Amino acid sequence: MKEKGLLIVLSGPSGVGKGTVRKAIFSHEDTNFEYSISMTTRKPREGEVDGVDYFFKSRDEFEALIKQDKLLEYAEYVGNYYGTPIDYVKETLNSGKDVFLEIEVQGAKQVREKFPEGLFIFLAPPSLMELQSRIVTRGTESDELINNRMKEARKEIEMMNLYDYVVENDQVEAACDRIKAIVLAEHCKTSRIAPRYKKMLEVE
Ligand SMILES: Nc1nc2c(ncn2[C@@H]2O[C@H](COP(=O)(O)OP(=O)(O)O)[C@@H](O)[C@H]2O)c(=O)[nH]1
Ligand SMILES: Nc1ncnc2c1ncn2[C@@H]1O[C@H](COP(=O)(O)OP(=O)(O)O)[C@@H](O)[C@H]1O
Repeated sequence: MKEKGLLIVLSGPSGVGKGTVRKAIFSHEDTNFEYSISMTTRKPREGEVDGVDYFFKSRDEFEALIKQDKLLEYAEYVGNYYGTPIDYVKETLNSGKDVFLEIEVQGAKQVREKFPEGLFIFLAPPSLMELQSRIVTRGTESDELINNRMKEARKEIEMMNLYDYVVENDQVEAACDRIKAIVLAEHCKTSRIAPRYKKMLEVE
């Protein structure tokens, strides 16, 4: 039977740099994870593309997906729904590829219940002041939304002990390297040959 891929979950408070770190990791040539694109009822931000950044859905559409059990997990976060399509995750893992989810804490808890063998990594800010400054600098949120996100962030940071590893996002590339090292170690721990080395063996 084909060996299943590893489910990698990256969470952390809004503004810590999850999206930035995720995009940096996926820009590396030696990255072999598949990114699971989430569904959301949030409106697209400028430059965001449907089917690339998210699958943008209406509330009715999203609630229908919940009823049809099409989501591995979902959560309501600052007034919008966010969720992970279950079929894509299962099919990709079954095909032997690693799947990478970038989701918030409530969703990660649900994934932990369904996939206890997953690898759960929490991305932490160097400080709360730095976190707020990153959200403000990004310039995508109103003052009210920033305050809501900072309140949420405190609660989320308290939940970091539910994760297998905490990675501090001080420098983007350093955070990427730590995450990749953790994934490689997990492959060894679970007696898998990491995709990067499988490829090497196929080629040489
Ligand atoms: N539970 C869950 N959270 C998600 C999912 N997709 C994204 N999120 C999280 O929802 C939160 C808000 O995302 P977004 O509105 O894109 O803002 P930003 O990531 O803070 O810039 C972030 O913590 C995301 O990681 C998902 O499928 N499920
Ligand atoms: N290591 C870092 N140092 C400084 N700024 C960062 C770092 N990582 C991300 N940022 C900046 O912080 C802001 C929030 O990052 P983003 O990836 O949107 O966070 P999240 O997806 O966690 O909400 C962006 O303006 C981004 O450029």
